[in-house]
Amino acid sequence: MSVTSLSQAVKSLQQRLNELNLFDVQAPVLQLQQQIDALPLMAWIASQQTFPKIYWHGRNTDAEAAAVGSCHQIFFEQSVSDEQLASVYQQQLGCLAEPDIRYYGGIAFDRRESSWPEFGRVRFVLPRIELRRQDEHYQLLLNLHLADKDPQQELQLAQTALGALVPAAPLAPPRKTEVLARCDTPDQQRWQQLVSMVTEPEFNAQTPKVVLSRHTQLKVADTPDPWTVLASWQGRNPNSFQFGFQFSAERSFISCTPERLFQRHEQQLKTEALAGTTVRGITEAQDQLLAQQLLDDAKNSVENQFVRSHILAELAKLSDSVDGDAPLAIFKLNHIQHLHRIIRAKLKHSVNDFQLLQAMHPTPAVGGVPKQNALDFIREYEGYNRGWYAGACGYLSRHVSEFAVAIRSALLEPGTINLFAGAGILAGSDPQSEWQELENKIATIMSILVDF
Ligand SMILES: C=C(O[C@H]1C=CC=C(C(=O)O)[C@@H]1O)C(=O)O
Ligand SMILES: [Mg+2]
Repeated sequence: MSVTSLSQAVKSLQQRLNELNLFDVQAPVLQLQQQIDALPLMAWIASQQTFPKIYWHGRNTDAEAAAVGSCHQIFFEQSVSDEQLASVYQQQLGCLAEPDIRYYGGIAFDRRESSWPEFGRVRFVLPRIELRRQDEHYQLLLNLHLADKDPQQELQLAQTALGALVPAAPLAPPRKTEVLARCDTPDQQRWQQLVSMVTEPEFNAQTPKVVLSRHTQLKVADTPDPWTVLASWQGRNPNSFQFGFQFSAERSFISCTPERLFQRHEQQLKTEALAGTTVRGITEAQDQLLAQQLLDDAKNSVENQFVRSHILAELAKLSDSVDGDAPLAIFKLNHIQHLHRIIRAKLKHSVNDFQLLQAMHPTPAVGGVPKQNALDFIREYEGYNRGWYAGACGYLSRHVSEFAVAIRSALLEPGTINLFAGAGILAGSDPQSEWQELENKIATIMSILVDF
């Protein structure tokens, strides 16, 4: 297929739509593709005026995607049972005949609690238009969802969406934001109490780990453009996942998270235990020393081990084989470093992505041990709704799916920036150092947003 500019590719897709005889199309979802010249995807998504706008960049891959509009959605604003989700998922899987058709979206941290407006408890989008890059190859994709729809109307909507695309304007350079007020929930005093409750021996004997988190609300004079912020964040932590979801002009959720929930290629699964944290050193020698201290530290090793054991136990039920014996390693970020251990599995043939999400999420890197006890504690005492923070965000397709744990994330709203950070609390946790760990976890985004 020949490579053309985006505007020529749009014209050629419009032409193909005009010539399409929908009576010949049997598939419930039709995807048209066109190779295109290189263009900056983040700048392109920032320029678009159609919602939803979605950006996804996997960790350590030279692949990214930017999507606008939607032709079908799986959206549960209010409560949704696992059975409902499983049945909707099966139904949609039937529609995804072509291996490249992807639904992008996320699941809130706790599907039993109310979530943010527009995001809901579960929201997945089959985009109308997608740009994808794999290394230096770029593609424009157009989806038509024909199941249960008037095909002519769907065709018209696709034409309109193509016509509404806007050329990419360069991203504005990042500006510092003036913070008018900051409010932490829980505040430091309440945090001390919560940490004491979790580390209290009787409670701890039943619930050895709870990942407590904090919502930091910054009141700002001007809300920055989410895509400009995400581009800067990407520059600071290129070895993380980077993604953004914007369902309307008002509200956007962006994340630059190091943590993989899972990546599935057919039946091959890659996941990991990422938990246990220290800061980066100023000098190379100091940085190495801190890394070694983290590897040797009993509390941080146990913190990571809880995550590993949970993942191994869950995967054992869904897999033909599981390999969790990779050595404990260090994962370095801009301001902090983590303990990290890769886990691989070969899934049983009958296992689907929804079952994986149900089994794996939330891992004890964001929830705790046992899962239900930790979730009960968080619901009762944390004092705010996590929404999509610490949820699972990514994409689903027939052959490949990938999900990240939505930590190191921010929800941008008019006049407000919401930041989130959590820390694994277990026997031996010191409230003051865990509070400092929260500060360290938001240090990168703070240094982008404000004079720091
Ligand atoms: C819950 C978060 O981090 C988790 C992931 C890595 C290390 C963690 C820790 O050391 O406490 C947390 O489990 C967060 O950043 O909001
Ligand atoms: Mg920790």
